[in-house]
Amino acid sequence: MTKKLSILGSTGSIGKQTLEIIEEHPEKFKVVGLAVMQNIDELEMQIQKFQPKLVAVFDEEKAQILASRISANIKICSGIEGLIEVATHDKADLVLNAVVGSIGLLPTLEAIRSKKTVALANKETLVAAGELVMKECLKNNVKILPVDSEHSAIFQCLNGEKITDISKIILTASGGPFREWSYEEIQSATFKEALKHPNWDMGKKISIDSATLMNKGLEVIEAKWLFHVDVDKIEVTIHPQSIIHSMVELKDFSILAQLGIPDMKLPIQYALSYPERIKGEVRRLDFKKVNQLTFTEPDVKRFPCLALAYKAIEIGGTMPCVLNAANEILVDYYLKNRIGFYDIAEYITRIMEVHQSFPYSTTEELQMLEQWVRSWIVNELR
Ligand SMILES: NC(=O)C1=CN([C@@H]2O[C@H](COP(=O)(O)OP(=O)(O)OC[C@H]3O[C@@H](n4cnc5c(N)ncnc54)[C@H](OP(=O)(O)O)[C@@H]3O)[C@@H](O)[C@H]2O)C=CC1
Ligand SMILES: CC(=O)[C@@H](O)[C@H](O)COP(=O)(O)O
Ligand SMILES: [Mn+2]
Repeated sequence: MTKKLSILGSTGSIGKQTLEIIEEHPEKFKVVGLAVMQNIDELEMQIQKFQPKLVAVFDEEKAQILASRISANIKICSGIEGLIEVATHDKADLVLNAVVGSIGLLPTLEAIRSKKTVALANKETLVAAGELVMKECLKNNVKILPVDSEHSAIFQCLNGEKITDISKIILTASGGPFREWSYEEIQSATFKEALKHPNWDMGKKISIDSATLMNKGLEVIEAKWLFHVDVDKIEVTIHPQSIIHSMVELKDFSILAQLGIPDMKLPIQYALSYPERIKGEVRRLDFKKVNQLTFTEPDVKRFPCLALAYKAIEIGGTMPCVLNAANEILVDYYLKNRIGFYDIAEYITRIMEVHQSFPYSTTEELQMLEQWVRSWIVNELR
């Protein structure tokens, strides 16, 4: 049977690779909805090729320009309502969420409430509101299929295992572009240097997160919610080759790992085809060409963001939402050359000292908090 898909963030790195997989398997997958922020030129080409029934452009002006360019029988919507409409399209069997940032939270929640399976790349959703999202999954008997490479690896390792048998999750981290740089060198690193990831070609925000190791911190929080594991059982190891995508140690101390060439096509494809496996244009790992697989402890002095993420989830409540919101804003400032590399960690440290975490129960509370984070940072950096 053909699976029908809505793709949020179709013009991004994950979104485009998803469409390439769909193009390879037209008998298996069909696109019914696409959502983007503002890139209507790319979206227009995607519309011609995939003929979705519904598209959303977050930016209202751009949505209007697109409307003047394309056929009237494709519905165009905008704003957060548009994103939600695509996420809940009645024909969609699977919603792939690959937008960047916590803007992905509401469409994820609404997709779950509409009983859609969600293939989740947008890790910020689980960092900001993991507890709420997992409760909705339970209530609606809905599955989240991880797209993030480490979480896909863990998901694949756990196939057939009991979650209660997990003794430890070992998340691998490449170490990013500054793995071997001194503190002083990193201090003056430009955003262009930070964008040069050694192993993966990704969007700007996640590339900076990988350079600060905040990406791994966000992934620790993501793993806690996806696999119902306490953070003290989640370990990070620096594995510069990015061949082992993560590991699980079970209670009998058997360690399971998933390996492959660093290529997001595999985890994306697995989330699309699950529970089946399909053969696609994924690069094959030749074992004989792997010279060495190395593992070292992360250095939280040079990469304080990792420790901040552990601290935020240990405090719990609204603290991870504050960490995430502050990080999103500060990464944007860094990309605009307005702050230095270590200012990201510095301002996150300070806002976490100011914020009194509380147990939240609604997305409105989190949205108000995000607004507070933004005004706090704007004020500090004035
Ligand atoms: N890239 C990767 O290899 C990996 C990414 N991830 C995660 O996946 C997510 C996406 O990452 P990536 O693909 O790299 O990011 P990109 O920056 O490449 O793409 C982001 C996409 O989201 C869209 N978007 C942003 N804001 C909105 C909005 N308000 N409404 C609708 N669409 C929006 C963008 O549209 P537009 O083009 O119009 O701006 C674009 O299509 C992130 O959460 C990231 O952490 C996880 C693992 C690996
Ligand atoms: C491809 C993927 O899943 C990214 O999240 C990747 O893990 C980033 O690399 P780092 O290990 O450097 O964070
Ligand atoms: Mn990852």
